[in-house]
Amino acid sequence: MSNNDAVLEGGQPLSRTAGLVLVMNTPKVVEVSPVLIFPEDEVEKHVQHTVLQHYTYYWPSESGRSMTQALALGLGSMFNHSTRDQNVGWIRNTETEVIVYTTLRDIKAGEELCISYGSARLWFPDADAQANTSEGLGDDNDDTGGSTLAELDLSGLSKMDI
Ligand SMILES: C[S@@+](CC[C@H](N)C(=O)[O-])C[C@H]1O[C@@H](n2cnc3c(N)ncnc32)[C@H](O)[C@@H]1O
Repeated sequence: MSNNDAVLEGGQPLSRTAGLVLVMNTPKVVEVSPVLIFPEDEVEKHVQHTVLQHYTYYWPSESGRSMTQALALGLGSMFNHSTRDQNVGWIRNTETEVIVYTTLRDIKAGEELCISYGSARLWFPDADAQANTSEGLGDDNDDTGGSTLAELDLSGLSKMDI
Protein backbone atom coordinates (compact mmCIF):
# COMPACT_ATOMS: atom_id res chain seq x y z
CA MET A 1 0.00 0.00 0.00
CA SER A 2 1.33 3.45 -0.87
CA ASN A 3 0.74 6.62 1.14
CA ASN A 4 -1.85 7.65 -1.41
CA ASP A 5 -3.93 4.56 -0.80
CA ALA A 6 -4.25 5.64 2.82
CA VAL A 7 -5.24 9.22 2.04
CA LEU A 8 -7.55 9.19 -0.94
CA GLU A 9 -10.23 7.02 -2.41
CA GLY A 10 -12.46 7.29 -5.43
CA GLY A 11 -15.88 8.80 -4.89
CA GLN A 12 -18.90 10.08 -6.77
CA PRO A 13 -18.59 13.79 -6.19
CA LEU A 14 -19.37 17.05 -7.96
CA SER A 15 -19.21 16.12 -11.59
CA ARG A 16 -20.99 12.79 -11.25
CA THR A 17 -17.91 11.34 -12.82
CA ALA A 18 -14.91 10.22 -10.83
CA GLY A 19 -13.24 12.36 -8.20
CA LEU A 20 -11.31 12.08 -4.96
CA VAL A 21 -12.52 11.92 -1.37
CA LEU A 22 -10.41 12.20 1.74
CA VAL A 23 -10.35 9.20 4.09
CA MET A 24 -8.42 10.76 6.97
CA ASN A 25 -8.45 14.20 8.58
CA THR A 26 -6.22 16.90 7.10
CA PRO A 27 -2.96 15.47 5.90
CA LYS A 28 -0.76 18.23 4.45
CA VAL A 29 0.45 16.67 1.21
CA VAL A 30 -2.32 14.52 -0.22
CA GLU A 31 -0.70 13.51 -3.49
CA VAL A 32 2.53 13.75 -5.43
CA SER A 33 1.96 12.95 -9.09
CA PRO A 34 4.77 12.30 -11.55
CA VAL A 35 3.99 13.89 -14.90
CA LEU A 36 4.18 12.73 -18.48
CA ILE A 37 5.28 15.73 -20.54
CA PHE A 38 4.04 16.30 -24.07
CA PRO A 39 6.29 18.56 -26.15
CA GLU A 40 4.74 21.34 -28.18
CA ASP A 41 4.60 19.47 -31.47
CA GLU A 42 2.78 16.53 -29.88
CA VAL A 43 0.32 18.88 -28.20
CA GLU A 44 -0.45 20.59 -31.50
CA LYS A 45 -0.70 17.39 -33.55
CA HIS A 46 -2.34 15.07 -31.03
CA VAL A 47 -3.17 16.05 -27.45
CA GLN A 48 -5.37 19.07 -28.16
CA HIS A 49 -7.54 16.94 -30.45
CA THR A 50 -8.28 14.34 -27.76
CA VAL A 51 -9.92 14.06 -24.34
CA LEU A 52 -6.45 14.25 -22.85
CA GLN A 53 -6.73 18.02 -23.29
CA HIS A 54 -9.20 18.05 -20.37
CA TYR A 55 -6.66 16.42 -18.09
CA THR A 56 -3.37 18.10 -18.91
CA TYR A 57 -1.64 20.97 -17.11
CA TYR A 58 0.34 23.74 -18.73
CA TRP A 59 4.01 23.01 -18.20
CA PRO A 60 6.90 25.48 -18.62
CA SER A 61 8.70 24.84 -21.89
CA GLU A 62 12.29 25.42 -22.90
CA SER A 63 11.19 27.77 -25.66
CA GLY A 64 9.15 29.86 -23.27
CA ARG A 65 5.98 29.16 -25.24
CA SER A 66 3.06 27.81 -23.26
CA MET A 67 2.09 24.90 -25.49
CA THR A 68 3.96 22.25 -23.54
CA GLN A 69 1.53 20.22 -21.47
CA ALA A 70 1.83 17.54 -18.83
CA LEU A 71 -0.44 14.70 -17.82
CA ALA A 72 -0.46 14.01 -14.08
CA LEU A 73 -0.06 10.31 -13.44
CA GLY A 74 -1.25 8.74 -10.20
CA LEU A 75 -4.28 10.56 -8.80
CA GLY A 76 -3.41 14.05 -9.99
CA SER A 77 -5.66 13.81 -13.02
CA MET A 78 -8.69 12.97 -10.92
CA PHE A 79 -9.19 16.15 -8.89
CA ASN A 80 -12.39 17.98 -9.78
CA HIS A 81 -12.62 21.78 -9.84
CA SER A 82 -14.35 23.86 -7.19
CA THR A 83 -15.23 27.50 -7.65
CA ARG A 84 -16.87 27.74 -4.24
CA ASP A 85 -14.68 25.73 -1.94
CA GLN A 86 -11.29 24.73 -3.28
CA ASN A 87 -9.54 22.86 -0.49
CA VAL A 88 -6.40 21.59 -2.23
CA GLY A 89 -3.67 23.68 -3.85
CA TRP A 90 -1.15 22.41 -6.34
CA ILE A 91 2.22 23.38 -7.63
CA ARG A 92 4.63 22.06 -10.21
CA ASN A 93 8.16 21.01 -9.41
CA THR A 94 9.80 21.27 -12.80
CA GLU A 95 13.09 19.81 -11.56
CA THR A 96 11.67 16.55 -10.24
CA GLU A 97 8.78 16.64 -12.75
CA VAL A 98 6.00 16.14 -10.26
CA ILE A 99 2.90 18.08 -9.22
CA VAL A 100 2.44 18.36 -5.46
CA TYR A 101 -1.09 18.67 -4.04
CA THR A 102 -1.44 20.20 -0.58
CA THR A 103 -4.41 20.87 1.70
CA LEU A 104 -5.30 24.57 2.04
CA ARG A 105 -7.40 24.25 5.21
CA ASP A 106 -8.68 21.66 7.65
CA ILE A 107 -10.51 18.95 5.74
CA LYS A 108 -12.66 16.27 7.31
CA ALA A 109 -12.62 12.66 6.23
CA GLY A 110 -15.34 12.15 3.63
CA GLU A 111 -15.06 15.62 2.04
CA GLU A 112 -14.34 15.81 -1.66
CA LEU A 113 -10.92 17.17 -2.51
CA CYS A 114 -11.10 19.89 -5.15
CA ILE A 115 -8.47 22.03 -6.79
CA SER A 116 -8.92 25.20 -8.83
CA TYR A 117 -8.41 24.90 -12.56
CA GLY A 118 -7.52 28.59 -12.55
CA SER A 119 -9.19 31.76 -13.73
CA ALA A 120 -9.49 30.72 -17.38
CA ARG A 121 -12.98 29.96 -18.63
CA LEU A 122 -14.06 26.40 -17.90
CA TRP A 123 -14.94 24.02 -20.72
CA PHE A 124 -17.76 22.25 -18.86
CA PRO A 125 -20.90 23.34 -16.97
CA ASP A 126 -19.57 23.96 -13.46
CA ALA A 127 -21.62 21.88 -10.99
CA ASP A 128 -20.07 23.82 -8.14
CA ALA A 129 -21.08 27.20 -9.54
CA GLN A 130 -24.60 25.87 -10.05
CA ALA A 131 -24.63 24.89 -6.38
CA ASN A 132 -23.76 28.53 -5.63
CA THR A 133 -26.75 29.70 -7.63
CA SER A 134 -29.14 27.41 -5.81
CA GLU A 135 -27.88 28.82 -2.53
CA GLY A 136 -28.32 32.39 -3.74
CA LEU A 137 -24.61 33.10 -3.79
CA GLY A 138 -24.39 34.11 -7.44
CA ASP A 139 -23.07 32.32 -10.49
CA ASP A 140 -20.38 34.10 -12.42
CA ASN A 141 -18.21 31.23 -13.51
CA ASP A 142 -20.39 28.95 -15.59
CA ASP A 143 -18.35 29.33 -18.74
CA THR A 144 -17.23 27.10 -21.54
CA GLY A 145 -14.34 27.29 -23.95
CA GLY A 146 -11.16 26.78 -21.90
CA SER A 147 -9.36 23.51 -22.08
CA THR A 148 -6.34 22.98 -19.93
CA LEU A 149 -5.75 23.13 -16.19
CA ALA A 150 -4.23 26.48 -15.26
CA GLU A 151 -1.70 27.15 -12.55
CA LEU A 152 -2.75 28.33 -9.14
CA ASP A 153 -0.53 30.89 -7.47
CA LEU A 154 0.52 29.29 -4.19
CA SER A 155 2.94 31.63 -2.58
CA GLY A 156 4.99 29.93 0.07
CA LEU A 157 4.72 26.49 -1.45
CA SER A 158 7.00 27.05 -4.39
CA LYS A 159 10.11 25.76 -2.70
CA MET A 160 8.82 22.37 -1.65
CA ASP A 161 11.49 19.68 -1.59
CA ILE A 162 9.38 17.00 -3.17
C1 LIG B 1 -9.21 16.53 -14.68
S1 LIG B 1 -10.74 15.75 -14.98
C2 LIG B 1 -11.29 15.37 -13.33
C3 LIG B 1 -11.73 13.91 -13.22
C4 LIG B 1 -13.05 13.64 -13.91
N1 LIG B 1 -14.19 13.95 -12.99
C5 LIG B 1 -13.15 12.21 -14.40
O1 LIG B 1 -14.06 11.50 -14.02
O2 LIG B 1 -12.31 11.78 -15.18
C6 LIG B 1 -11.68 17.15 -15.51
C7 LIG B 1 -13.12 16.84 -15.85
O3 LIG B 1 -13.89 16.61 -14.67
C8 LIG B 1 -15.17 17.20 -14.78
N2 LIG B 1 -15.30 18.23 -13.73
C9 LIG B 1 -14.33 18.67 -12.90
N3 LIG B 1 -14.79 19.60 -12.06
C10 LIG B 1 -16.11 19.78 -12.34
C11 LIG B 1 -17.14 20.64 -11.83
N4 LIG B 1 -16.93 21.54 -10.87
N5 LIG B 1 -18.36 20.56 -12.38
C12 LIG B 1 -18.61 19.68 -13.38
N6 LIG B 1 -17.69 18.84 -13.92
C13 LIG B 1 -16.43 18.89 -13.41
C14 LIG B 1 -15.26 17.79 -16.17
O4 LIG B 1 -15.86 16.82 -17.02
C15 LIG B 1 -13.79 17.97 -16.57
O5 LIG B 1 -13.58 17.89 -17.97
